[in-house]
Amino acid sequence: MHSKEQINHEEYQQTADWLLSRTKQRPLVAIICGSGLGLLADTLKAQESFNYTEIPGFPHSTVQGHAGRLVFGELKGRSCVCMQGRFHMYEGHSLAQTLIVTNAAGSLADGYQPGDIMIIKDHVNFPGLSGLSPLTGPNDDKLGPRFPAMSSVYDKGLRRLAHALLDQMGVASLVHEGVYAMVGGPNFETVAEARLLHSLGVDAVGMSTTPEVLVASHCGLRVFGLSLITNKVLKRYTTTTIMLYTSQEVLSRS
Ligand SMILES: O=P(O)(O)O[C@H]1O[C@H](CO)[C@@H](O)[C@H]1O
Ligand SMILES: Nc1nc2[nH]cnc2c(=O)[nH]1
Repeated sequence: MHSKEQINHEEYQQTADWLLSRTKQRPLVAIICGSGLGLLADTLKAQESFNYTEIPGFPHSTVQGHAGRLVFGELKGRSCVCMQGRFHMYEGHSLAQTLIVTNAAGSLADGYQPGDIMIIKDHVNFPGLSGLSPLTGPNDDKLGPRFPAMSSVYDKGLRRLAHALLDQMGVASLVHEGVYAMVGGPNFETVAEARLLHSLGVDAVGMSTTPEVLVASHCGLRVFGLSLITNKVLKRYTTTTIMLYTSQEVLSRS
């Protein structure tokens, strides 16, 4: 597994050169597919794919439901690259102008139901608040500033466009816009943690996304994010019914 704390500019370049020499595709959009959501990549036209294990300097996927492939291809006539498998902090760890990130998440907001979609408006990066940030370490000024602003990370225009498109598709009643929080995982939340997150204004919680978003935002990419609500996080102690959601359930719902 690739778990170096700091990857330098030359190493990024080596990975980029390897990919550039193996595909003629030059995507303007990158999509990170969350748990069980990698099927999107299979729908790309004119596919060219590379296993993470064959790409020099690239981390490897270790989680069930993450195939570990970088898939280039066309989506509705647009050249894209999909990551079929992302990297989580709990695993030990752009060519594009826009980063689209998706995840499976549990809901805290009262009106959300499993199967709903949350357009991410903002995030709480709990690992970052406790000093675990992908931007830690010497800053490479070629990529972005030492102290990047984070007050408008999720592009407003793309959020508006998503609402309009989802409206046109007739699914507006399933769509919310809210705040995603990343926790370290891999355990799901206790009831007390769920209540705390809810009281802090968090609408959905997961164990990913914010590190990629921070890196993308740091280097000036436009960011758009969607959470698929796979379960409600329990906010009440219950003795009558034991309600459990498992990672398997999250995968099958996503
Ligand atoms: O964030 P993604 O990878 O979509 O997956 C979510 O689902 C997994 C838990 O079932 C965790 O990895 C959580 O982060
Ligand atoms: N932390 C966390 N991650 C999830 N990913 C999918 N559902 C959940 C959840 O309820 N909690």
